[in-house]
Amino acid sequence: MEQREKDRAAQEQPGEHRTTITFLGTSGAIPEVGGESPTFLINGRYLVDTGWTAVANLRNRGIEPLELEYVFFTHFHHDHYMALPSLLYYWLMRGKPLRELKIVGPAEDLELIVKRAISFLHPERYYGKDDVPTLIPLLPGDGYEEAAFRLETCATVHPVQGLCYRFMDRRSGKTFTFTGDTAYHPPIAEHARGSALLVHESALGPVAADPANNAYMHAGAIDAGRIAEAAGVAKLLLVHALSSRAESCVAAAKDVFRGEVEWPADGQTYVL
Ligand SMILES: Nc1ccn([C@@H]2O[C@H](COP(=O)(O)O)[C@@H](O)[C@H]2O)c(=O)n1
Repeated sequence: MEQREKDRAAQEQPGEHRTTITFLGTSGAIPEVGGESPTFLINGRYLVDTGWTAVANLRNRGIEPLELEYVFFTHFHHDHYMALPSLLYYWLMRGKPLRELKIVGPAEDLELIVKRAISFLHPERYYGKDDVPTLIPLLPGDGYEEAAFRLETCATVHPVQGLCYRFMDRRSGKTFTFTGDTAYHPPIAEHARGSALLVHESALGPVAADPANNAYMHAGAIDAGRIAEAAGVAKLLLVHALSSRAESCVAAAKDVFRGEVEWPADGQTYVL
């Protein structure tokens, strides 16, 4: 069954909508061969970061990129947004108005990055200049809501402005939280409290970060486990390193977190 059909099947059980999270990648900043930096799809409609190759990743899994309603950016480091121009290109080539794509992201960089992505596509020559995505810039602490979901954000700790999102699915009543890139930051535990699941980066591997030696401001799996334990979530999903580190990261997080810990496989879908 293609991914889109699986998502629909999960979401269309009689009388109940199920929240789905499908992972497209979990690699580090330079993806391993065949891999992708951390990106995932919520409910088959909301893409979290684009990675390098979102269009191909979605289509390879039978998911139509024209059906995206939102892209939520955690922050604007290249490994998290490089595929934005190709996603916009795909929409333009297929004749879908860009204004129908809503892009949520950190206020500090959102407009600049989207403008540059459009400028890279040379709209003066190929497309109408006025067709641009609908931007929803958020500052840490801001919220956003629409009929299907509610978002609450808090700050991450990284060299650029980043958002940790708490996503509440109004149709299922389920809540989960995802960090993007961040150093160990205890307020994230407060933000995630009561979530069914936490997605947390562990780019530094199966360790706790040394704050005096963490210039790129990332977390280790022990940091992620401590956040999950303090938040009291049921499950922790670790991302953002080579898959060869997955097993040791999961084991390290389990030493400090009593809930379930997994490293998602590319293409894996979690149903809340
Ligand atoms: N020499 C560098 C180092 C980093 N960057 C930017 O950071 C991103 C990777 O950092 P992570 O936080 O994901 O580890 C990379 O994609 C660049 O955006 C850089 O440009 N040059």
